[in-house]
Amino acid sequence: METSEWHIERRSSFGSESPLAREAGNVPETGSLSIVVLGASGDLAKKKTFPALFHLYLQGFLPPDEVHIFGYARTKISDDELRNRLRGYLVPKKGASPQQLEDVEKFLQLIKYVSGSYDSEDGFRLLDKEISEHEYLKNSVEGLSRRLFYLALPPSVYPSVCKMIKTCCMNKSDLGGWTRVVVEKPFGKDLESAEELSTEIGKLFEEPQIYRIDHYLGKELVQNLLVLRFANRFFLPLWNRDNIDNVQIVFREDFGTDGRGGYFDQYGIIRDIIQNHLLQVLCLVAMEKPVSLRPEHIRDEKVKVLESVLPINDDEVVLGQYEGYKDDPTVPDESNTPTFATVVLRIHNERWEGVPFILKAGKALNSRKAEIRVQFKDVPGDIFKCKKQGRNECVIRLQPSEAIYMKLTVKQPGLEMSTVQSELDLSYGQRYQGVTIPEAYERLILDTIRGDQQHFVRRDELKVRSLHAW
Ligand SMILES: NC(=O)C1=CN([C@@H]2O[C@H](COP(=O)(O)OP(=O)(O)OC[C@H]3O[C@@H](n4cnc5c(N)ncnc54)[C@H](OP(=O)(O)O)[C@@H]3O)[C@@H](O)[C@H]2O)C=CC1
Ligand SMILES: O=C1O[C@H](COP(=O)(O)O)[C@@H](O)[C@H](O)[C@H]1O
Repeated sequence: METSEWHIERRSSFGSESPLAREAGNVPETGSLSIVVLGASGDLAKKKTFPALFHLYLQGFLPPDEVHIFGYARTKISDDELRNRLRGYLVPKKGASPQQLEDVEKFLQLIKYVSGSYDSEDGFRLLDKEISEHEYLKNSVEGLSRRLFYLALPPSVYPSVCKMIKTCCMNKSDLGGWTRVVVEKPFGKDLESAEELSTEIGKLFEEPQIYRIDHYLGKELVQNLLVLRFANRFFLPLWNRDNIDNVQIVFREDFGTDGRGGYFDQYGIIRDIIQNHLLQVLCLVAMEKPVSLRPEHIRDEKVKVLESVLPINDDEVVLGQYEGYKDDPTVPDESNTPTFATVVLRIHNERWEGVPFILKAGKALNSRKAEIRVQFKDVPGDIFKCKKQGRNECVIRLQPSEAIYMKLTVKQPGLEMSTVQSELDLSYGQRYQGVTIPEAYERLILDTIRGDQQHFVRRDELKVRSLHAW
């Protein structure tokens, strides 16, 4: 998160009062809100979860008279020690103004830390007591009580943590409210473990209470895919096997395991990136138009795409491991876990038969980029002999520097009749100057508070994804 670029703004156009939010069935709520970050001592919590909460706070989405934030983990630290750990991730790196420093301090004062284990009731009873005290104070005005539990934890502890939440920490207000649980990826390792995890959590919570987060669904240009495809007449007739030659969905990172080798080695690049982030993107690129913007309608269409994906051919998979991967002391010396993979997926339906979807992901490469490249077929009966210059392409760059550009052939300006490839370029940095694009986690946490599951993974979606035996 670029902390040097924050600005305070109430985003009424993104708010739950907007027509799109109404269409998606969101109803604004008020009343006490307790946000509990479990695994508060960890990497994700400090780098993503707390900074996202801070940005929501700055924009007025977490009013201090309603909201309290609780960190929970086993590490024995005080409230102030947790605040000290987080401060460096909230204060702008390039120097902060007195106002910015004051904002950080006010936000940090909303955070309380509770230490306890993940599988015994003592810690969770204590947590519940702290939350209830907060609710008691806030409910003197409102009455509604909302509890959001964010599991920034390894999946191995999800079942016991969910059991503890269910036993000790559910919303108790008889005046209304809710309890919701956000779970991070990876949701298991294969079909069996994913189903086991889903079954265990499903016994404790109803599907509308469970938010399976895939942060790629919160990225600006991933959220733009539906608009781009279904609100533009240009694309409607072209987006199919008659016109598109292939689709490439690419993720590259210019750093390696970066201290997370222990986790990464158990999962590999396919489970870490392709099976979740890139498949979500594929679904949005390939799905049919949903009946409406209601989360269930969108997720129904995504599931249909996944159900139409054919088993992968072994000869359409390339795996690799970067040099130096095993130098990480948390990676076993004999590890053959892939850090790079290319996989070709084929969708067996009327729209996409014969069009390869090439998914590529790699860590420790020479640059950081995530993009979708839709390559069109050659123009039939080409009178300009311009084939050598390259095909039409629509590129959607998710990061860095969000952009959508179309590669087209035009006449080379001048006296001669020759052709050249050029671009229609919508670079967000230029077109939307001064607009801060929200971080994915920021947007998704706001969705969980609003009860909007559109950008979260549904249980059956997870099952079909896992079926592909990655
Ligand atoms: N870090 C990232 O960039 C991303 C992470 N994720 C997902 O988010 C979740 C959390 O990730 P991350 O923060 O990196 O993980 P960490 O390894 O930092 O773990 C988070 C916290 O969980 C506790 N913990 C760690 N290992 C165990 C264990 N074996 N048993 C019980 N508790 C444990 C520790 O807290 P304590 O000991 O104090 O209790 C730790 O501070 C994971 O599911 C991960 O896949 C998803 C996207 C990106
Ligand atoms: O989920 C994960 O994503 C990050 C990449 O996220 P991005 O938003 O920076 O593209 C990746 O580094 C990590 O390995 C993976 O677990």
